[in-house]
Amino acid sequence: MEEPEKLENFIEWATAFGISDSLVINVDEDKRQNPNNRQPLSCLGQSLSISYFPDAGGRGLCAARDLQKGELMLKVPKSALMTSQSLMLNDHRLSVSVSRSSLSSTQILTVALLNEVSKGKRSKWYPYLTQFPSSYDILASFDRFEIEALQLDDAIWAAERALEKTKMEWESAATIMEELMFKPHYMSFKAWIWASASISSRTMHVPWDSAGCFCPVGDFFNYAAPEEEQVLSEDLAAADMAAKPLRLTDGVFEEEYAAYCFYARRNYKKGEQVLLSYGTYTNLELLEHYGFILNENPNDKAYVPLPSDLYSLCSWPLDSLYVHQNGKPSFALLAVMRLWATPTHLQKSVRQLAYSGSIVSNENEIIVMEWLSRKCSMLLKNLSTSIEEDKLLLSVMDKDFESVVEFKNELLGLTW
Ligand SMILES: C[S@@+](CC[C@H](N)C(=O)[O-])C[C@H]1O[C@@H](n2cnc3c(N)ncnc32)[C@H](O)[C@@H]1O
Repeated sequence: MEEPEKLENFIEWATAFGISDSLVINVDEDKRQNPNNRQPLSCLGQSLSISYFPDAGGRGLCAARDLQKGELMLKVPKSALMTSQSLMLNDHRLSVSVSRSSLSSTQILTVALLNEVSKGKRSKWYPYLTQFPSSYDILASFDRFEIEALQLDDAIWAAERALEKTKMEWESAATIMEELMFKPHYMSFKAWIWASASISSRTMHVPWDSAGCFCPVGDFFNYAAPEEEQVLSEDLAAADMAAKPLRLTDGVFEEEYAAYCFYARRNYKKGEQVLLSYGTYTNLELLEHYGFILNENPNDKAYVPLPSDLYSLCSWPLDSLYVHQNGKPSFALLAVMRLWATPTHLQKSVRQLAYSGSIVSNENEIIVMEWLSRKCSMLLKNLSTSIEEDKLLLSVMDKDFESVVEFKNELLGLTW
C-alpha cells in the first residue's frame, strides 16, 4: 500500500474511533442531543489538517482556520488511546505473561507494542501503526561513530548511558519475548530500539500508567519549546475567554470527558503549523528522547569546566551552572563566578550582593567575563570540527546524489 493510501485509511480509522477536531467536547452528550447527526466524514478539517513542514518536524498539523489561544483543537477519546492496558485487554496471552513478569511499565509497553506490530494486518491498531516512522534518531540508536561525532564529553556520556540502559531493558525482557514466541525479527535489539524510541518520542502522559499512552492524531503535533507564560488577563478579557480558563498545558487527558484534549497554546492563523510543547528540554535531551534538536532553543544549556575552588562557594545545584544558547551565563553561574573572582578576604562581605544577582564591581565583572569567554573559546577550539564545518557537511548530506562516488567526491571537495 502506498503512503497516501495508508494515511487515508488511518484517518478513516481515527474518525470511526471518535477522534475529532470539531468543537464538540462531549461526543456522547452530542449524540444524545442530536441523534440524527451522522458521523463526520473526517476527524480532521474543522480545526486542523495534516501538512508537511520540512524545516520543523516534517509531517505535522496545521491550523485549518484561525485558532484562538486556549481553544480546544482536538480530542481523542480514551478508547482510541493505545496503552499497555488496552493492548492487553485484547490479548489474553500477553496479559498473562506480563502479570507473571517483573518488568517496568515502559518495558511492558515496549513488549506490548512489538507484540501488536507482529500481528500485522490482524491488529486492530494496524492503520495507526502504519503511521509510525520506520526508524528513529534518538541517542540510543546512535552507533559508535555517531556517538564519537557528538564530540562533547557530556553528550557522549549521555549517548553511552542511553544505549546501555536500552540494552539492559531489552536483555531483561528476553524471557517474556521468548514466552510470547516472538519471531527473531521482533526479538532483536534493533526492534527493541524502534519500539522504545516510539514510546520515548510519541507517547503522552496519562495518570494511570507511567509509560504513557500512544495518542493517534495527537502524536502528529510537532514540538515548540515552551516560553514563559505571558500575563494574559487583558488579552483574555478582550477575546471573551472568561468562560474558558487558560490552561498551562496544551495537551492533557481530561477525566471529565474521558478524552485526551489539545488546546491551542497561542493564536494561530489559518495555514500555520500548530505546535505542542512536550516539555522543557535542552538540545541534548531533545536528541536523547525525540531524536532532533532545535537551532534556536531558549532552554538549551552548555556546561563548561569550572575552577575547582568555585564549588565550595556555590549553594545552587551544580546543574544550574551553565551558559545559555545566546552565550549569557546562567544566573547561578554568574553569581558564583562573581564571588569566586573576589579576593578571599572580601568574599563574605560581597556574598549577599553577588547572590542577589548584582554586579560586584567593574573589575570583578571583567575578570568573570574574560575567564568565561576564554574557557568557552578553548573548549570550542579543542573540538575536532567547527559549527561552520558541521553545517557544510550537513548541507552536502542533504543533497541528492546519483551515485556513492559522486557523494564521496563532493565530500572530498569540502575544504576546511
Ligand atoms: C510526536 S512526533 C510528531 C509528529 C511527527 N513529525 C510524525 O510525522 O509523526 C515527534 C517527532 O517529530 C519530530 N519533531 C517534532 N518536532 C520537531 C521539530 N520542531 N523539529 C524537528 N523534528 C521535530 C521528531 O522526529 C520527533 O521525534
